[in-house]
This record gives sequence, C-alpha cells and structure tokens, in this order.
Amino acid sequence: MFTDWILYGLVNPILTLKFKNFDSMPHKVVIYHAEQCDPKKCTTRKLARQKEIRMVSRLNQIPRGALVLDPFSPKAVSPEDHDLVVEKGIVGLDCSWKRIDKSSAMFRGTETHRSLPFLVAANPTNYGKPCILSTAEAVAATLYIVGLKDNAIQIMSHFKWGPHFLELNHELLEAYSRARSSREVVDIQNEFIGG
Ligand SMILES: C[S@@+](CC[C@H](N)C(=O)[O-])C[C@H]1O[C@@H](n2cnc3c(N)ncnc32)[C@H](O)[C@@H]1O
Repeated sequence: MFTDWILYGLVNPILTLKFKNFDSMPHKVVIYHAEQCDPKKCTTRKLARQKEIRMVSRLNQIPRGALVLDPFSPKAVSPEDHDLVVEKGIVGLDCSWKRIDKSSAMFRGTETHRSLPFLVAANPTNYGKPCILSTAEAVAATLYIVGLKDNAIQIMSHFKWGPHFLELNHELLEAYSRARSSREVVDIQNEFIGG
C-alpha cells in the first residue's frame, strides 16, 4: 500500500507533464473552417491532423463564450483573457483574407471577440505583413499573450517557419504578455508603431 503511494507520487507527475499539452489543447481551440483556402497551405488543416485543434464546419459546433479571434474587433487580446481562454477556449475562423469581412460578420456582437495587436506574419504566404496572420500564428500569439507560452511554442513547432514567428515578434509578445489590460496592450502597440 505504502509502496503504491510512493509509485503513484512518482509516476503521476510524469504522466501529468507528458499529457499536459495534449489534454489541454484539442478541445480548447476550435477553428471554424470555411473551405476557402488552398488545402496544401492551410495551417488549420495541419493543426487538426496533429490533433492540436478541433476543426469544425458548422456554426452550431462553435463553443459559446470562447475568445473569438476577429481582426475587426475593437478590443485587443490581453493577459486579462487568461481565464477566458483556459475555461472557454479559443475560436478562430479559417477563411480567405479576401472574404474576411463578410465571413467574420457572423461573429459580430460577440462580447468575447478580440483582435491581435501589431505582430508580423512569418508564414510563407504573407511573410513580413503586419496583422495578416495565419490561423496558427493567431492562435499561438493569443496563447503567448495570455501566458500559455508552452502551448504557443507547441502550436508553432508544427511549422518550419513557426519558431521564427515567435522569434520575430519576441519583444512585442513579451511586452504584450506583461500588460495589465487590453488598453495597455494597445498603448504598447502604439508606442512601438509610433516610435
Ligand atoms: C483569414 S484566416 C486565413 C487562414 C489561412 N488560410 C491559414 O491557412 O492560416 C486567419 C484567421 O486567423 C485569425 N487572425 C489572423 N490575424 C488576426 C488578427 N490580427 N487579429 C485577430 N485574429 C486574427 C482570424 O480568426 C482569421 O480569420
């Protein structure tokens, strides 16, 4: 009995560590896929194959109350969103950037929609462009800003260019992740752009 407890005490933390990311990620990140992309370049499909996210094709499969990644939202992602992300998860919209305005209209009115502050894309399709991030970059940036940095690194590890996204934006991501509010995130962004 006593040895069982010692064994449990040794093995359980190892198992918890091993499966920590696996347990916490797939059900917490849901991407609505609008089938408008080139399947070979689609970052959502890749993350779904790796079981990092859940890809859905019907609106009623989107969890209610999650943080919705919407580039048109006036409110920026900030560390204040940590509990929201942990408890309700993240929702992304994988659609063509050409149709983003129409497609993201379905998210309007959601209190929990958020835009990402200034960050530069590292994916080959939009390399160097500010704010036009792939879905994978947007999810990783959100995780990083709210303090789930290991999960952000894990998401980016599935892409050749993924770690470079975190390096390229390291200074900003760190600063955003230390902000106290969404307002402060925007101030950091504005100071960076202006300066
Ligand atoms: C328009 S889709 C393009 C996806 C691309 N086909 C791919 O394979 O990654 C990118 C999605 O990522 C999220 N996203 C990207 N940049 C963002 C930003 N600046 N703010 C908020 N969400 C963003 C949004 O959910 C957006 O709809």
